[in-house]
Amino acid sequence: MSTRIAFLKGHGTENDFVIVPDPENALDLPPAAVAALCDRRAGLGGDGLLHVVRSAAHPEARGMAAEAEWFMDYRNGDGSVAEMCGNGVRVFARYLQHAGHVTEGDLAVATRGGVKTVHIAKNGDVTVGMGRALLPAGDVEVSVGEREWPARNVNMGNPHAVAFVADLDHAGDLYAPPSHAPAGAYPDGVNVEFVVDRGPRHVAMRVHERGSGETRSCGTGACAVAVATARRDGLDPAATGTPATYTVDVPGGTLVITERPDGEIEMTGPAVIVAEGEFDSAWLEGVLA
Ligand SMILES: N[C@@H](CCC[C@H](N)C(=O)O)C(=O)O
Repeated sequence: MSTRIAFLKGHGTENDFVIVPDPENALDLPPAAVAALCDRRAGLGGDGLLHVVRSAAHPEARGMAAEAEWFMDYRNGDGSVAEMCGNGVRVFARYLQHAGHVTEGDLAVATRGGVKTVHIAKNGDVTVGMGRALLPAGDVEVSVGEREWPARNVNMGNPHAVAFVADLDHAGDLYAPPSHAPAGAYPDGVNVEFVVDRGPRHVAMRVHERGSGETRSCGTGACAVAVATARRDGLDPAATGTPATYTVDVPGGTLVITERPDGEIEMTGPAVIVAEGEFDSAWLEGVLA
């Protein structure tokens, strides 16, 4: 028997998500189902999917239930699992507010990258405490076609390679993932950011996301870019005791990132619920058959 399954559509700087509320974790969402839902022609369409589950109801989040009532079970558009999604967690918080589960102010959200603190401001922007960046040692390089660039390896819970380029167009059409070297640098794949300067503490980026392709924004990517740019500029808040704030333009908008002297990184930007509706479980079963 077919049932109606609720979904919403939301975005943060045009990094867009299918949102599936499922508080008791009753839905089966294998990778193929996620990919079908995120398909832009035959499905609902999104860079990724936010499965909204109570932490106590999800085996990966039970240990965080005392700290955070809700778990962001994030999936990339191809159905793969990622540790963290910075825009996703801001849109996730906006959904919780929209659904009446929380009001503006602070809330904790469980993710595979740990518990994140999110602040829903009165002016509408959503800020997330992203934790600290790790900067693994060792040179990495990314390439697209004939062009190659040295890149900074930054881990924001998920892996990134940040390359400073002369022109964002040099990254090409980004239909295929950029190559990277050495081959073993990212055993689980990598998100690749291309960065140009726009002004003092102001950069612009494009991104090719692991599991989603080129997207119009990536929150963890923007944080990786802010940290890589700060180090390139000779700024290390932990050493100087002074926070470093960068404005990061992405194709879908602007994010503001601050790295504090304790290493904690905060990211602020818009998070929007666009629509809500229902799909028929029979459609999904048909796609998966
Ligand atoms: N768009 C996200 C990142 C999503 C996960 C990424 N594709 C990965 O596989 O690590 C963001 O806003 O951070």
